[in-house]
Amino acid sequence: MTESQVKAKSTPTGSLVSVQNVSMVFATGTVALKEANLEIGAGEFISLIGPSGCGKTTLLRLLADLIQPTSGAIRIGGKTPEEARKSRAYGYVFQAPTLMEWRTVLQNVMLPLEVMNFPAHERRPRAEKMLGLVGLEKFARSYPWQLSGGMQQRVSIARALAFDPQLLFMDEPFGALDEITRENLNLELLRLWRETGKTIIFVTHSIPEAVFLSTRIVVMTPRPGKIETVIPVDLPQPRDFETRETPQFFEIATQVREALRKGHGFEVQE
Ligand SMILES: Nc1ncnc2c1ncn2[C@@H]1O[C@H](COP(=O)(O)OP(=O)(O)OP(=O)(O)O)[C@@H](O)[C@H]1O
Repeated sequence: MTESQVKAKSTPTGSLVSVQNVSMVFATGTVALKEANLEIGAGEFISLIGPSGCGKTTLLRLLADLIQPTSGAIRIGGKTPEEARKSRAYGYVFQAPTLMEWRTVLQNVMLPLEVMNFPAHERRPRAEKMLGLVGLEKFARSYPWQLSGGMQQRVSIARALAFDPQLLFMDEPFGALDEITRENLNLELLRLWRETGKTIIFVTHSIPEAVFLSTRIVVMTPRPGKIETVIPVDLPQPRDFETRETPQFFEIATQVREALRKGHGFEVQE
C-alpha cells in the first residue's frame, strides 16, 4: 500500500496534529525530512519507527517547535507549533530522564509548574496526582539517584504530564532500559494512555514495541528522511503480555519489517 492509500483509509477526521508537505533541510545541506504528510487524530497512539537518521527526532522537534521547517505547514489543534507550545499543548519525554539530582522526585515533577508560574497551592497536588498515575507516589521524597532507570523514566513521564497537556511527545524513552523493564513500562504506558485519553507520538527503533503500543505505525526511511508508509494496528484493547503472542501481532510486525526493508532500513531491533 502506498502512503496516500493508507492515509485515505486511516486518516481520522478532525485531526489534532496535521503535517502537510513538511520538509526540513539543515544548514549542512542534510535533507532530514522530505515532504512529510501525516494526520493524527485526538486519542491516537502513533509510533515513528525507522533506522538511525531517518528523521524521527527531527519530526518530533518540528512538532514541538524546537526547530522550524524549511517548507510545509504543521498545525496542532489548529494552531502553529509556536502557539501550541505557548498554550502548553504538549509534554516532551526525552531518551534520558534528565532529572535534577538535587531535587526530590516530587520537586522534579513540580519543576515545569514552577517554570510556567502555576499557582503555588496547585503545584504539589498536581505533581502528586501525576506520580500516582505512574505508580510512584511512595517515592515522592526520594532523590533520582535512589531510583532505578525505569523508575526515573516514569518520573520524567509524570513531569511531562504535570501541566496536563493534550499531547505527549516521547523520543525513545525506553531505549536505554533492559527488555523486561521495557515491556513492563510499555504495559504501564498503555494503561496511562487509556486512563488519560492523551494523544501520544512515540519514537522507537523496536518493531515489537511499536506494534504493542500503537494505534498506527509511521514507518520512515532515510536519505532523504521520508514517511514510507503508515500501518494501522487493529489489535484489540486493552492489550497485555499475551497480545505479543498472537498471530495478529506477528502479522503486523511482519508488515512493519517489510516496510522497513523496502526502504532499506536494516538497523532495526528484532
Ligand atoms: N541540527 C542538525 N544539524 C544538521 N544535521 C542534523 C541536525 N539534526 C539532525 N541532523 C541530521 O538529520 C538527519 C535526521 O536526524 P534525526 O535525529 O531526526 O534522525 P533519527 O531518525 O531520529 O535518528 P536516531 O534514530 O539515530 O535518533 C540525520 O542525518 C542527522 O544527522
